[in-house]
Amino acid sequence: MDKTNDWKLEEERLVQVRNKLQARLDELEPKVAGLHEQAAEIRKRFWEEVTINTGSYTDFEDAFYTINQQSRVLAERERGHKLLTQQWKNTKRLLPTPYFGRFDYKEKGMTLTEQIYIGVSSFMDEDGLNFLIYDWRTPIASLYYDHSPGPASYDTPSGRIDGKMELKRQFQIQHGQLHSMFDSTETIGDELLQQVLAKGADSQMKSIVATIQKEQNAIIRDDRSRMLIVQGAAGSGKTSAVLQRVAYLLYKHRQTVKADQIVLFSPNPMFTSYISTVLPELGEENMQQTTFQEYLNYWLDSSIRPEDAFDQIEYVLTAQNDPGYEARLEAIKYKASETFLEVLQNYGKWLGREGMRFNGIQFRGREFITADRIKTQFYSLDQNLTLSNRILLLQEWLLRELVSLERLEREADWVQEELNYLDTDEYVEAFRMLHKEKPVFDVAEKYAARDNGNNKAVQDEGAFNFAVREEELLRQKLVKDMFKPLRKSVRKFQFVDVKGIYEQLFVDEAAYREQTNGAIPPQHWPEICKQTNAMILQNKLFHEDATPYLYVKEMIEGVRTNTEIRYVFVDEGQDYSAFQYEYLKKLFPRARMTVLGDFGQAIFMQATDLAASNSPLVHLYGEGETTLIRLVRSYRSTREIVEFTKCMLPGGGEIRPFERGDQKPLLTKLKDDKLRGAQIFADIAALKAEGFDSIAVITKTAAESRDAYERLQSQGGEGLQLITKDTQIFEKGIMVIPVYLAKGVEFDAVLVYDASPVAYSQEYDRKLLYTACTRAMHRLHLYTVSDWSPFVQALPANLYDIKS
Ligand SMILES: Nc1ncnc2c1ncn2[C@@H]1O[C@H](COP(=O)(O)OP(=O)(O)OP(=O)(O)O)[C@@H](O)[C@H]1O
Repeated sequence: MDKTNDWKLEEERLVQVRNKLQARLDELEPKVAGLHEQAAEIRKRFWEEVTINTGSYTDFEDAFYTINQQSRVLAERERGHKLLTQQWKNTKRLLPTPYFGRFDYKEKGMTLTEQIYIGVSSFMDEDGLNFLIYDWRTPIASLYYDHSPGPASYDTPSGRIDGKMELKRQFQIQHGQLHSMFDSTETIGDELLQQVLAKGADSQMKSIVATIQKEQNAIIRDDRSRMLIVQGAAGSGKTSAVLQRVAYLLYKHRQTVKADQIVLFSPNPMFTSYISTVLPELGEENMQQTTFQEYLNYWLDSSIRPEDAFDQIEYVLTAQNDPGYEARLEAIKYKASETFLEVLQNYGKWLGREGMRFNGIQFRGREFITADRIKTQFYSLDQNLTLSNRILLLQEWLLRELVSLERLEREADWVQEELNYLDTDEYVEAFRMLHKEKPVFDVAEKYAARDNGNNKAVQDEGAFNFAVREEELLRQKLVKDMFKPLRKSVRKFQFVDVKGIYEQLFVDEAAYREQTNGAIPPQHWPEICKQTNAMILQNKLFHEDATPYLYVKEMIEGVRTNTEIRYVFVDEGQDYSAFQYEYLKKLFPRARMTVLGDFGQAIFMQATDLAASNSPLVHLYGEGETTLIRLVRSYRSTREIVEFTKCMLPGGGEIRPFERGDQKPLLTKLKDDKLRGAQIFADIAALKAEGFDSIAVITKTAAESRDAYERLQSQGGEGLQLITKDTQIFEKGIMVIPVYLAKGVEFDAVLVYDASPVAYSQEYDRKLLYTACTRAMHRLHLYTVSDWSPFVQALPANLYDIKS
């Protein structure tokens, strides 16, 4: 059978399958529309069908059953509707591109070779037996990603199946037309990948189902590890793989796991918008997405505000001349470490014996329950109980104390005074309440009515009782209302002085050692103490203190957990501290965790090396439950850009470019800022003329971004966007962006605004520059108005061109 014949046969099959898809759509459409109307009609007539007659118990029962039955019918219809709608949507999605791959497979012991076509969802022939298309997530489809023609096995829930793959074919089908077709000998042939990768960047990430690579497939389908760690080079498809993994898990566990039981921690809100369309494109709902900052803001009480990670990094990048700079850097590293986590655990033990701090309970300027009394009560409780259990007992005690105090307070002078100021409405309310107090009032009233003025003494007595009772009630109500905030504050543990407890760790070295079982503080401790307390005094926390502070708070008040969540994903995982991981583990006790990141892009101070043998991530669930996968092939950038960037990193040698060639990175040196602005402006215009429409001017800091933006604006840079930490939506176009916000996203062309030693010379800057350059897919330009950064100077000259 020659090639042209193959093409013809595939074209014919495509037409047949599309016809069947169209027929199914025609069949489904009226049903879907009909069901929709029916459900709406039932909902509308719901109450018409139900007559509620409460005359007798049987009537009531009847009504109850009718309502129940009606809602069951409605629920059933809605379920059916949902199912049909899902089928309809899947069929509709398949119609333009029914499938992207095929392989022929002969199962061991069988005579027949089956043709398996793979698409974004399954589709069966009318007989309901024959799969015309297999969902890419079915067990058999894993053969497509894991094997090339030859012997090939796959796992199913009922065991391993062996056989032989006889042919493997990739298609490009768009709008129902077959555009190209490759028979491949490789796992996933390079041709199709070449074509996909040659395309331009978009404002939204794309799904990669048609070209998932074998090593990515292992990430997507891993279903055993409690902790799956993916250390992958820039552009190696970590985020892509993880999004397909979510789709896979939702498919495989569709009976038990829903999208809202999966949560993804992303680096910033803009990134959330960037990846938001991948899952819907695959026919799945988006998982929950959040940032760690959102989580911190939510759980820290409103009396203390944490600085965000971006302000922290801005300080690190720009405040070198600040006298407290060295100390702050030391503090950032220390407070993110596992050592500090142990320190706090020991501090917790110390607090169990002494040193707890409480806030006394004040009422109308009086100390009702002093802090000392609370402390004495706390330390009188069984010392074998955990801190948080003792705090719960203390809370109960305080609430009881408040009940007694409230009773006593009713007789206080101020209550009488307040009563005099009450307005009539409140008296009327008290009167109403008295009416409700059936036994007392009924008797009094009936008594009064019976006598009907004949027995004056009795009536007077009734009226007198009523007035006394009314006043009593008003006193009760008044004091109760005043005590409400007290009770609320006790319920919210405001009697615990968490600020003071955290603060007292940062007094001096001697106290620190005593409180933490002899921990040795880091260098610059006095300055670190001063800085930390100065922030707390203003009711603020440094970013590096936020998680430890929350840790201490929860050690005392009890840990919050969310047992609904089954899978937690952490993207840009190198930017989280050991502390934060400990946190996530506690917060989601029933979840499996997938952490993906790249230590080469660890630009925040609290970074964690995901792949190191002593990585805190491995300790989290233990080696037995942890799997580490490394991705070393970079798909985003051209070969020239990968060769250039990988040389910046020590150990970058293992990164392998995908064979896609273009121009080498271009270095341009200019005399001054003005000329640089003009050059960048001209380069953007040239890139646009070449058809690149996603271009980023990347700077080191936010301040530099603002400067660059203003300069380019003054050159007439229309449509230029300035991206800040508050930007929520990622829009395709031309933008100026600080490097730490460009994490995770990509552009057709990247222009590094200032690649001089002023911007990038410290060891720490190396990863920043690397991160900036690796955002580029097709073109990379670097500029300077002085010298080149040592990290550029160290690169072999054959890796770049110089603009003459
Ligand atoms: N198997 C694949 N098929 C097609 N494209 C792919 C594949 N894997 C990755 N890509 C593409 O490579 C680019 C980089 O992928 P992605 O952003 O997922 O990488 P990453 O490892 O998360 O990168 P970084 O760490 O630099 O943010 C994207 O454009 C993605 O579509």
